Amino acid sequence: MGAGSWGTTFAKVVADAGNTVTMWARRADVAASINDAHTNPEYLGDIRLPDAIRATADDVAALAEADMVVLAVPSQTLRDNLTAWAPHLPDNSTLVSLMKGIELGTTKRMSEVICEVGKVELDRVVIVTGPNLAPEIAQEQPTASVVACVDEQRARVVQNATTTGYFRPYTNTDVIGCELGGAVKNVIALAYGMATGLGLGDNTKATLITRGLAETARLGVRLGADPMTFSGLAGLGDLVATCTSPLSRNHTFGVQVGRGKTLAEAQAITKQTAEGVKSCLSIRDLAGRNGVEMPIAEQVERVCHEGLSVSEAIVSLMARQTKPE
Ligand SMILES: NC(=O)C1=CN([C@@H]2O[C@H](COP(=O)(O)OP(=O)(O)OC[C@H]3O[C@@H](n4cnc5c(N)ncnc54)[C@H](O)[C@@H]3O)[C@@H](O)[C@H]2O)C=CC1
Ligand SMILES: O=C(CO)COP(=O)(O)O
Repeated sequence: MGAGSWGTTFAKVVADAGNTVTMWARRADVAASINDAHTNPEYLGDIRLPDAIRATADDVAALAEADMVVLAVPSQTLRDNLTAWAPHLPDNSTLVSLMKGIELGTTKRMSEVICEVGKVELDRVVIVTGPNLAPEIAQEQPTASVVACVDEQRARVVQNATTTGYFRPYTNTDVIGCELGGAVKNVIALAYGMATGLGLGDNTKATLITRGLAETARLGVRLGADPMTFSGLAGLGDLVATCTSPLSRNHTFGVQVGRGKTLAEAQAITKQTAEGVKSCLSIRDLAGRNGVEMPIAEQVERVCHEGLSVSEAIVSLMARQTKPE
């Protein structure tokens, strides 16, 4: 459900793993291109999609008889989209979330929104996360990933349904940690991009990755996550890939802001969804409600939404009280 960059790429993974896939595309012309030319040029250039993928702009038809419903829309649109889809979710289907964000206002993780709006128990929800930049996977470059579910058996089913020669998913039962790792790394990647755009070097960038991971884990542990998750693919793995890659929309957005572009200009250059720009607001709220300090995320929020310059944000971070690591 969603024919953007990752939705389309993940459809290819699932089809290459031997399954039949029906994609829902919001626009009829995108569905037509997938059916007729086996391409989604706006998102994946001339990558050829497997014949086992069909597409439709009819959401009810796409959902009919699905064993696995994969949700791949921008995080902040999940609630509205799923409200329309909920009555049509097949009984006992597995709901797979590809999304990496925290809902504005409610501060809910995507699995929480899915359970609430889809009226399903958490053991039917599987999170896919990890160092998974869609353009590389679409080219079948090898990567590992994580499929997380409180029900390990269901995670294994999704693992089997997504394993290919280029995509290697590991199971995990720490849904909270996996979701937080995916959502917060987008915000840290904005900070890393800003430092890059400003021309700063590797010490600064390594500091952002390391201290960014520390504040992600601090929030996660407070919310009940397993601290080990943050040193795995859903934590460090995704953080490194997203921070350092020019293919990342969050990295790209941050670079533009670091070069002095306005938010609107940075969005125009980035084109697709940079989830961290909105999630920095909800992550700040979530951290505040739980009494957790997240200094880097806080400065990203101030740069993106309160008019602070990147240089001023760095001065604030460096002026913080010194402390043990
Ligand atoms: N692109 C990537 O490399 C990866 C993305 N993700 C996550 O997957 C989720 C989806 O990302 P992408 O597919 O990359 O996003 P995208 O921006 O490329 O595509 C989003 C899709 O959602 C559809 N959509 C449905 N309702 C919408 C609405 N109300 N407003 C805007 N678009 C709407 C769009 O038509 C589009 O097909 C995000 O949470 C992202 O963080 C996770 C891993 C990798
Ligand atoms: O989540 C991603 C890689 O794992 C994709 O990152 P971006 O959304 O920044 O492109």
